[in-house]
Amino acid sequence: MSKVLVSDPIDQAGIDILSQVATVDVKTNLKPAELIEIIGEYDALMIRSGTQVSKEIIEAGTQLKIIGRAGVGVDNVDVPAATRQGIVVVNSPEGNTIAAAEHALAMMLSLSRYIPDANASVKRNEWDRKTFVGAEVYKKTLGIVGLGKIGSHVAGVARAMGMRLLAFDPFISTERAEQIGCQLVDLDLLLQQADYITLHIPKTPETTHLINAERLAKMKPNARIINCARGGIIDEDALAAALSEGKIAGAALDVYESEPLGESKLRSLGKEVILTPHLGASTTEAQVNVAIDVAEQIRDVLLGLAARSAVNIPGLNPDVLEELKPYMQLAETLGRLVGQLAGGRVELLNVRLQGELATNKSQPLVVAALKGLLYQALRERVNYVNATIEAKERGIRVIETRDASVKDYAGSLHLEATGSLGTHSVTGALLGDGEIYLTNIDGFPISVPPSQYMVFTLHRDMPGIIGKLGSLLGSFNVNIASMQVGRKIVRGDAVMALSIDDPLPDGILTEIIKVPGIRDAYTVTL
Ligand SMILES: NC(=O)C1=CN([C@@H]2O[C@H](COP(=O)(O)OP(=O)(O)OC[C@H]3O[C@@H](n4cnc5c(N)ncnc54)[C@H](O)[C@@H]3O)[C@@H](O)[C@H]2O)C=CC1
Ligand SMILES: O=C(O)C(=O)COP(=O)(O)O
Repeated sequence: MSKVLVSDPIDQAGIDILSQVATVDVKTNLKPAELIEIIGEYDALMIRSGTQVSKEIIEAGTQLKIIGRAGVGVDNVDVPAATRQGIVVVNSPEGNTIAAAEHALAMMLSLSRYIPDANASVKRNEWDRKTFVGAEVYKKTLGIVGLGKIGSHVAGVARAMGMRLLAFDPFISTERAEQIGCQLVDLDLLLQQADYITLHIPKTPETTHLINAERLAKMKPNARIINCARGGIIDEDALAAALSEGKIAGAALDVYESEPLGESKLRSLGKEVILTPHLGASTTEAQVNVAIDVAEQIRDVLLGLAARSAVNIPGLNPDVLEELKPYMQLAETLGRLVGQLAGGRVELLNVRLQGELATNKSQPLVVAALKGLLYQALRERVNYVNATIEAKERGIRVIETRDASVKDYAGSLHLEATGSLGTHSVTGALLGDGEIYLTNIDGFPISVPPSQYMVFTLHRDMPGIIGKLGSLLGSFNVNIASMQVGRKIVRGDAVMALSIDDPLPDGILTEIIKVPGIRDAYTVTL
């Protein structure tokens, strides 16, 4: 049975799903060294934002197939390291959208009316109505940085409260922004005009310290900023300085450069600052959603199925895969075959998607072909997650072309590999019953189903060759299961495809090449 480690608190609904297929250990608050020590036993790791999944932890996770983040942000996972190791990383892109958006809105209203400090004062037995005179959000301008799922929900609610909406998001269209009721502007204009600014962007190298001293200086003195996205998007020292110098009117933070928040100047500031301990996703509803969403994906991957929301294999979602499933095996088989025919180091792989495969949705077939090509070198270590990166690191260039006009079969796939030993090509298709057929080898038409052990020869089409090869193999006790010759012209060059029952014993290939008329021979294991 598989083993799953849950290293942050997740809802029981997730544990119940995981328990259907795995032994589940819940061990929270592990130190990095403790996690490194035990991670090698586990097939899957389920986390929230509390666990930093570093390269060292990933490298120690030799059995890991999947890391599931029960939430949105995967900035606490070294995704490139996981990808290189063939580990799929999944998240729950929508499970906590509403929770995070509502937290940001709650922060905005709390900042405007000083609710946290007013509440604390009453609890201290005070009755101070002068200190807590606030501001209305109605008719004020809200600047939303990042108009994705959370930002859009914030926009909808803020619009209903009568706010004017500006948004900065270089990756969405003006039309989309307008649909949500936002005017798309550049960041400078947003900073200059907004009364409230709320951040809803991922933490990336580009967004780290996006809000720095210089940008804080562009904000209005009565402006308030809210960060329920990620710590480090705002430079905390610069923010503390801007607040104490009165350059801006307030800030509400849910997330911090380092969590839990340690020594910080922000703690000593007054009612204009609200700090919550990363509570954006902490609602009962969101925790059930994300736990179920991610646990289901871990379960599926452990059962050998595809994940819905893999962040490191875009395009390989189950719906697309279901449609392509029969062709994925074809692509992988052809990749294995052409890789072995090319031998040596492959430098270029041309993948031509033909007939009905000539659509944009067929991109996973290229990944499957690469997986097949790299099998020779990497064996079980190569999978759909790391095939592309492994190919890139080996300097294999991939050219993908599409030709819808090829109509020999409903869909067919042509691979051509060029390496240090020359260029070879194979074409394959699925027949009506879904069986894989090789339809062309190095330009010669054939029609054979691939088998586990095969021999291919390039020879002169002349009488006697087949007999000689048959008796040579017979003399080494090699049993031929099927044989087919493909040629373009009579008595010209031809290829022969033989299926044999067992692997070709060592040394026989050189004997085959000595048969008069045979120019080259290859043995492959598929
Ligand atoms: N405080 C909490 O507990 C929670 C925090 N989050 C954080 O919120 C972030 C946003 O979540 P979603 O809205 O679900 O993600 P999303 O992917 O739907 O939206 C992110 C938006 O940011 C935009 N963006 C990316 N880089 C940008 C840049 N440099 N400048 C401006 N816009 C940029 C993207 O185009 C996209 O529209 C997450 O990455 C996560 O870090 C999410 C859930 C809970
Ligand atoms: O989903 C996210 O990105 C969050 O920040 C939520 O974090 P959490 O799962 O509550 O530790």
